Amino acid sequence: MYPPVWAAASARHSVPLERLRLFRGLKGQFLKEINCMYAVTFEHVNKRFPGANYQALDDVSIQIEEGEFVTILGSSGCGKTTLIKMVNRLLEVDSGRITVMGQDICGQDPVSLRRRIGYVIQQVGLFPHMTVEENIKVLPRLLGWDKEKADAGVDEMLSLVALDPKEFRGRYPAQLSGGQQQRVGLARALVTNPGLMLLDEPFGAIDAINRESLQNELKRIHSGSKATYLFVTHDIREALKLGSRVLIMDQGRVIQYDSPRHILDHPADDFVRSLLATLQTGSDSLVDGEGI
Ligand SMILES: Nc1ncnc2c1ncn2[C@@H]1O[C@H](COP(=O)(O)OP(=O)(O)OP(=O)(O)O)[C@@H](O)[C@H]1O
Repeated sequence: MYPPVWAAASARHSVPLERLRLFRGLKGQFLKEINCMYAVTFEHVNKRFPGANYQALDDVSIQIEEGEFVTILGSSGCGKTTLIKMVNRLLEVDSGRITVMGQDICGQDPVSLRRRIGYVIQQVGLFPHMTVEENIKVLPRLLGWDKEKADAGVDEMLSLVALDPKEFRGRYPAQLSGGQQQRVGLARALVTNPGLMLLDEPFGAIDAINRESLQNELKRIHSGSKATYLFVTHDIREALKLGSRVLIMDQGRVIQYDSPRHILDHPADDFVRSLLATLQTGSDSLVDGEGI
């Protein structure tokens, strides 16, 4: 039995309390729906390039939750680049639908869509006649940032990618190593703090030592943000090490989309098993955050 004063209070508030519970239930449901919002979805997406007798993408349907680091893995020509170039509309779907943050991208202006999505490629694509600072400021300028904010952004991003701003701000791309150029490419893509980053084999041309340190930097940067990353790679060790989820493709189709641990423990088919067979040893340490 409640003490009399509590019982009286409970009786007095019985109707409002019920309403409160109902409101809390609805609020919980609402929050759950917001939390489950997908950063990117593909719904039955198809793509065949003109003249080709095969599908570059064949009925691709996946849902990518906000904050995931998705690594996209598969043999050469399986459609990895095509898949991510469709997200920022560098390529258009033949049929199907892609949404970014809940919005169908086909109704959106491609230029403003691209300005909201970070894009990093293997060739880096820094402007050779611009300094590091000017390269990083390209998008902030287009977005109309004032000088103070853009200067602060340059310094913050260079520090984030482990380059000393004082030393590197004024250098030209030709005065940087391949690894340093890739770091500047990352800084340039990250400066506007995009909620979605597309990275197409960004470390493909970098030697093993620099590659490992860049992987570690990127993992750290991602874990300090709420952004969603889609990262294309040929390298299964890189895919398992970086991905919170790994998307495995073959001949334009999605074969498996799962956590690295689940892929290691439950490969979907012989193709995935054959990819895993290329790993020598130590695959467990990859997915437990112990590095390669
Ligand atoms: N612009 C294009 N015109 C015609 N065919 C294309 C074009 N772009 C890609 N393809 C073809 O579509 C298929 C998928 O290409 P995609 O670049 O997406 O593969 P990928 O998995 O990224 O390959 P890689 O790992 O070698 O970069 C390939 O067979 C490729 O030859």
